[in-house]
Amino acid sequence: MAQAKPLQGKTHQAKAQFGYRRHADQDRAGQGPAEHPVVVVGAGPVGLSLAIDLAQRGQRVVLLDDADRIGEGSRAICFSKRSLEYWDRLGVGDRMVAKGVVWSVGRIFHGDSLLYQFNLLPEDGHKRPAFINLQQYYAEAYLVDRISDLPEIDLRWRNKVTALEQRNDGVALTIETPDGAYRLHAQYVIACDGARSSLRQMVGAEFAGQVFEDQFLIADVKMTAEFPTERWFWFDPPFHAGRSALLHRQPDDVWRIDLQLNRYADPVVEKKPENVRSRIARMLGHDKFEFEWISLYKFQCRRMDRFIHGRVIFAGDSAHQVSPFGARGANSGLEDAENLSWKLDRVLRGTSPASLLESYHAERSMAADENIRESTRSTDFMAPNSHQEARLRKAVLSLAKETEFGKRMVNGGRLSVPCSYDSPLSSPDADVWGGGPSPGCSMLDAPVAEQAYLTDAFRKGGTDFTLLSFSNGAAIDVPDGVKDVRIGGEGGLADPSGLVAKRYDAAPGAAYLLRPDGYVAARFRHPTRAAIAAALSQAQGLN
Ligand SMILES: O=C(O)CCc1cccc(O)c1
Repeated sequence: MAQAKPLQGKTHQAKAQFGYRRHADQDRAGQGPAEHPVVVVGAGPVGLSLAIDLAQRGQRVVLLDDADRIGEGSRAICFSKRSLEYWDRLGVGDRMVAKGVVWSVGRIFHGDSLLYQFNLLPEDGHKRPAFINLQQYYAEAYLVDRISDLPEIDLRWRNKVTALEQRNDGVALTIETPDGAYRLHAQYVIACDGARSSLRQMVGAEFAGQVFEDQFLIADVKMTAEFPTERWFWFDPPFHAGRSALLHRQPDDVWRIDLQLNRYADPVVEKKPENVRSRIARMLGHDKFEFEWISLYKFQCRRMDRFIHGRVIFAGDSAHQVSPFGARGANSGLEDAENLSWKLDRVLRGTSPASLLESYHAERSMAADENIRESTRSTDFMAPNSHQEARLRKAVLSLAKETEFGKRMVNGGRLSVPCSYDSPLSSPDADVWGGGPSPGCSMLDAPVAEQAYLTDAFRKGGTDFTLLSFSNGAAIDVPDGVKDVRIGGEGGLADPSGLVAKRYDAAPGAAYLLRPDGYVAARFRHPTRAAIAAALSQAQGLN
């Protein structure tokens, strides 16, 4: 594994650099290209996480990146509870949370007054917080470190895919390196190569959606400040009249500031540090800060029509893009990775048919549509497209001063939560439930002991299909290969606060069948072996 060399942290500079290494696959004269089960293209948070997940499932992965560094400017900063739970399963959650700043409260201001505040996780009894803020370069560095524990992953820097050719049984790739080009074959290629994905172009895929004309200035500034660790969002603040602004704290006294600019602003002028400085000084009331990163964006909300093109599968920004408001970009990419990994593992092992991968497209394109819908609504509310939309917004902001329903209509970004799937892998409820996660929803966390949580029990020994059961004293016949997590009864886990039963609306005897990505496949008030087996085969794509 190449050792990371830390670089100086200046504006627009990378945080760690890795060495290019020649690989034996480049020296196969006369033998034909090397064959690999999976090639992941792109060592950003999504590609790195997917590679780790596949490796933990025992798959060999080649991970290619055209750069030799991470952290070319910070991008994603807000990582959701669901992403942290995923990173727990990949063995990096503690490190992310230890470095990140934890938050759950947001405040929305109009002018100079507070309109309302919200708490994204008001209840106790969860291992992970609603969100942490962490610079993307830290997240990537911790994932790269984790990869050094996993010999299954062969991470190759400065390996740029320049051509691909679909075959019946896989994909042939041409890869450019500092030593020249070489070829390799993969059964599956996973494109995690970001919004400007060159693999997307190589498969000739459409990428349709909406481009927003307003521009946003994004800056990471280093300063000591007393703002609380909360998300602050302003409509029409005194320091930036007629536009919106967003403030987030990050580790190391770095603050992310997003300022909406008008659509006619000249990007070259706006990006000049002296101009950014005066805007931010107006916001903060002082100019005692240093820049770590400055960028100017126009946002797009769009997705590929299909996430699967032959043997090339797209995940993260290569497949779908949203505006940053709502923190749905990186978090949904990580959900893509978790959704795809267990399915691809089963297909490669031959324990599920290749058609199981279709459910990746079905589920994750549904999630992309939801994210695009939410993100478009937020962006339209922040930057109205017409005189009528602007009048509506003015009326809503005025109503919000006085009424609860007005507050609910204000849209300063709805933050990422896991999508619920209307999925071919789910078995519909046959019993009556008054609550709890229904089939197609993500599992919920709850304490099972002092400092131990259901999500810990779920991941212990590797994430696989799991039967979460609530003991009534009778033994449940758990199918082969399904992990058993039992609440109550002899040898079972405790439910000290009663929150497991409450959150799952479970009486003794009930059971939930969880997929390896922590989604509910089916649930039963009175499980039978036959019903569990049928739901399991449905969820494994065997029906
Ligand atoms: O708080 C939000 O809605 C998202 C914050 C965010 C995420 C990624 C980039 C960025 O500039 C802001």
